[in-house]
Amino acid sequence: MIGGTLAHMIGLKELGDVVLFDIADGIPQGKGLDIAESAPVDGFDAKYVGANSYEAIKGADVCIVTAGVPRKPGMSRDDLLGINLKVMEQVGAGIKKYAPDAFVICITNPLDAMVWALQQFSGLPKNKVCGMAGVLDSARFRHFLAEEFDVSVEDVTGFVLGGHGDTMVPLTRYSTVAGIPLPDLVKMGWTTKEKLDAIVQRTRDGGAEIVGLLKTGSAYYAPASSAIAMAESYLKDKKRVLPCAAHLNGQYGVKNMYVGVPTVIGAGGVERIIEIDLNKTEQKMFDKSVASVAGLCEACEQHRGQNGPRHAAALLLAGVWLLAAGHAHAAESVYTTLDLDACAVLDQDDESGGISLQCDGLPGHPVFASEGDLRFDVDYGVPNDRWESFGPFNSVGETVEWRVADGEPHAAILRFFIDTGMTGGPEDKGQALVVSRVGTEAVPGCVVAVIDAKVEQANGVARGAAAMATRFACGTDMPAAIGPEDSFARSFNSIVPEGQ
Ligand SMILES: NC(=O)C1=CN([C@@H]2O[C@H](COP(=O)(O)OP(=O)(O)OC[C@H]3O[C@@H](n4cnc5c(N)ncnc54)[C@H](O)[C@@H]3O)[C@@H](O)[C@H]2O)C=CC1
Ligand SMILES: CC(=O)C(=O)O
Repeated sequence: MIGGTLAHMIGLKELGDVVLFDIADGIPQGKGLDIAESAPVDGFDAKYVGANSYEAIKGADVCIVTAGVPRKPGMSRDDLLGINLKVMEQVGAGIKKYAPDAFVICITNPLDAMVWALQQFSGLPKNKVCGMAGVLDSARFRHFLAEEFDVSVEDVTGFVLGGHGDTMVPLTRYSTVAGIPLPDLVKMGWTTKEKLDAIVQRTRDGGAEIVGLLKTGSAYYAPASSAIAMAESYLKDKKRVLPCAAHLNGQYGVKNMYVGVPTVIGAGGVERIIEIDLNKTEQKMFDKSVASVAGLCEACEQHRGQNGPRHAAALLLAGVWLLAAGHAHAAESVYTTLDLDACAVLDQDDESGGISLQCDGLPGHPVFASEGDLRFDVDYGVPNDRWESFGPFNSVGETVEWRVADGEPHAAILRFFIDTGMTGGPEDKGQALVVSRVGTEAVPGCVVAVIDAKVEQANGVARGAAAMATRFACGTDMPAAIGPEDSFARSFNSIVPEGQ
């Protein structure tokens, strides 16, 4: 869908000749011929070639990658990631062989992970490979704002950071109408904070809204216009300031990942990454989004591990990590069993039934589990003074996943089972992955994030959050709750009980 729209727009804008490549025989040829036949009417000159062989893209200046599969009924997003990862492998190899000097714009979803994989597979310079999402997400934000204010879209700017997904970060402070920031417009009575919040959420859900309406596919006009703006800035060396999924190498505290940030696109590709100041709330939203992208990259690693040789997985993920406490380490998982019956009892209150246990974990890093009022609080390494658990009754799983870098565990992930309803039946059980920073005597740990197990790629998202653990200031930062608005993940409490 989107590939045909892109090819048509390139002609209308006379940006160059077009090769449409697809594995499906006849589709690129048919689309190309159809568009070429529109040229006399619209008055543009461009050559169109439809091809099923990568050789046809030889010497291309720009490659816009839309190859892949959109989600179909019965297919999970995980399936989509696995399938499209293989597609990126083929496309990356084709570009590497025939168009190694091209500027590559990836559109295929899940975007932030696919652009990263495409760069890995193609081996092209990181500033010559980027992903289209921010221009689209900002355009949606601008459209909704222009409607709210009843002004021209031309006078509205929108600023959206982060991954292309539910956790994207539309920044109201940096979005304006003719230079007037949105918070000022609230003060001026143009809108209300509640309405702005609703627009921010609608922007986050923008892709899903279109899928819900179309039912048979995803958006293509606005995504195509967005990718064309990026291609045009490159081809004409316009040096436009455009948000895109760009390779970060320390900027925004993120290393070796593709995340949506403002960039300058010119003849050199992504020539600059613009770093803006984020306040605490914005930084937290951005960190959460980065964790979600890291989770998707982790999921890619799992797929590569399952479907390809192990050393390929290592190569693929070799560079994905976050800058944690000034050190960049690739982490791996080590699993231990949590057997509550085998733990040593540290304290027991017969009246309330409360109990504190010390259980086996990794050498030198025990697990501390406390149960009170049918709710669990689990600490790692050393016990901390916080009570951290869900509002409803809950229990814990039997496997602790430790995230370990350079032999030292920095985070642990444990599945919780939560009573979400009143019947007490299995339908009332919710599951969440609770990610904790492993404590030391010097720096006690705490819960960093709570991920509703229903969240797409929940295990990967948890590992992404774990990668952030050492940047999490226990006692100051509050754990991120990742899940739907009505998720029990939001009932998680992290408090210091009175008297401590
Ligand atoms: N980043 C963004 O904002 C957006 C991303 N997308 C994503 O773009 C992708 C394409 O979307 P649509 O065009 O609507 O899907 P589509 O199904 O209409 O087109 C995808 C095309 O890819 C081809 N294809 C599949 N495997 C291939 C391979 N190995 N090599 C070459 N071609 C291959 C298919 O034959 C098909 O023609 C999807 O992953 C979608 O989620 C779409 C819109 C916006
Ligand atoms: C498909 C997609 O990613 C979007 O419309 O945002």
